Amino acid sequence: MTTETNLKTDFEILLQQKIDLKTKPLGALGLLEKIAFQVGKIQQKLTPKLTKPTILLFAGDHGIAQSGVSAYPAEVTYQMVMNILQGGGAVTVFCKQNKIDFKTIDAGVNYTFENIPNLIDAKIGFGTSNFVETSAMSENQLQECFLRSAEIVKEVANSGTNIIGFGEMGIGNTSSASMIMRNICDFPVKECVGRGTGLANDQLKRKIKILEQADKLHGKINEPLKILQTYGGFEVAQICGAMLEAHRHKMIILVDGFIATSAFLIAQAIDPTIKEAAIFCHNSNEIGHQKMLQFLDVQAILHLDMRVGEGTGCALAYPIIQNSVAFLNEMASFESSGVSNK
Ligand SMILES: O=C(O)c1ccc[n+]([C@@H]2O[C@H](COP(=O)([O-])O)[C@@H](O)[C@H]2O)c1
Ligand SMILES: Cc1cc2nc[nH]c2cc1C
Repeated sequence: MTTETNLKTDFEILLQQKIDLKTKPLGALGLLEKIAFQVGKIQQKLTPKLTKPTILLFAGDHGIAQSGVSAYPAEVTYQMVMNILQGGGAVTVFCKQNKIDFKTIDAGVNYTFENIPNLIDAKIGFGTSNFVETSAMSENQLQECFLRSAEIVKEVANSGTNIIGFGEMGIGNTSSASMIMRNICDFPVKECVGRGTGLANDQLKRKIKILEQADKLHGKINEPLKILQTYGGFEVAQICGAMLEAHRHKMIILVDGFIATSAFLIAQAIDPTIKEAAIFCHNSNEIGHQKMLQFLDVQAILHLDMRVGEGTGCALAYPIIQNSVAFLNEMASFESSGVSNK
């Protein structure tokens, strides 16, 4: 949710009136009112509808994982992809609970998946290069990331989805996200780095040192696409391209945790209007996430101390968004109910 106030159009004045005249003290549904307003505004409808909610999970491996920046080994990426495909991941359980369509995409996992019908193949490579030595990917690979994920989102849009969330799986990807944050927000590296999958204090110190080394090698980068190319990963780049494509289809965009928000940081640097379409689903326990949200001047729906990614925040926040739309569409007004409005 954005906290900015802009001049309202005639439609927006009507929409706000509809919210204000529901049978409740003025403003008493809090953030739900902001969500209802945002959804109505995106759809330009006083009676908006959410159709075929979908979460896309993009998976990829990271060269930087070889520098020992994660608490888990890189094989966990492909192992978790297999687990998620079998319905055993946190996000798959939450999607099932909340009746959300779910798809998994191989953006660049370091594994050859064979005969797996449910996995969408958008593989750019077997993991990115290690960004402490070189750029995570080439310019061509970055372009390919955008093309492949845009294609997937186009298909989802054509199938009738108007609300879409993006999750990720990739051992080492909090390092990518931290470096994206460092370059977009211009914070010192150490303020952008956290424990990821659960590093101990000494391991965290080491991770900060390694990322400071990468920062020295590449220097401060101002161009958003160059930041993405330098630090990756393939799944982060595909999410960024997917968000931009979803915005072109006027979808509601659900933003998940630290890594998904780093993809959003690049997307909004490319097209600032995307912020109007974005709902920030939760505030992750990863230390930099709160700062990212503050930088964007947005309010997250849930604060559950989660740090598992996968799009779990999107899946859990979706019912709140459904309820926001439901109150807008179904609650009585003071006039229709005969309740006195002051
Ligand atoms: O979404 C988040 O805020 C989040 C925060 C910390 C970790 N993760 C997940 O953990 C993995 C990355 O952590 P790491 O330590 O390997 O960089 C990756 O698979 C993410 O989905 C996710
Ligand atoms: C087990 C495990 C599950 C995950 N899901 C997303 N990131 C993850 C990282 C690990 C280590």
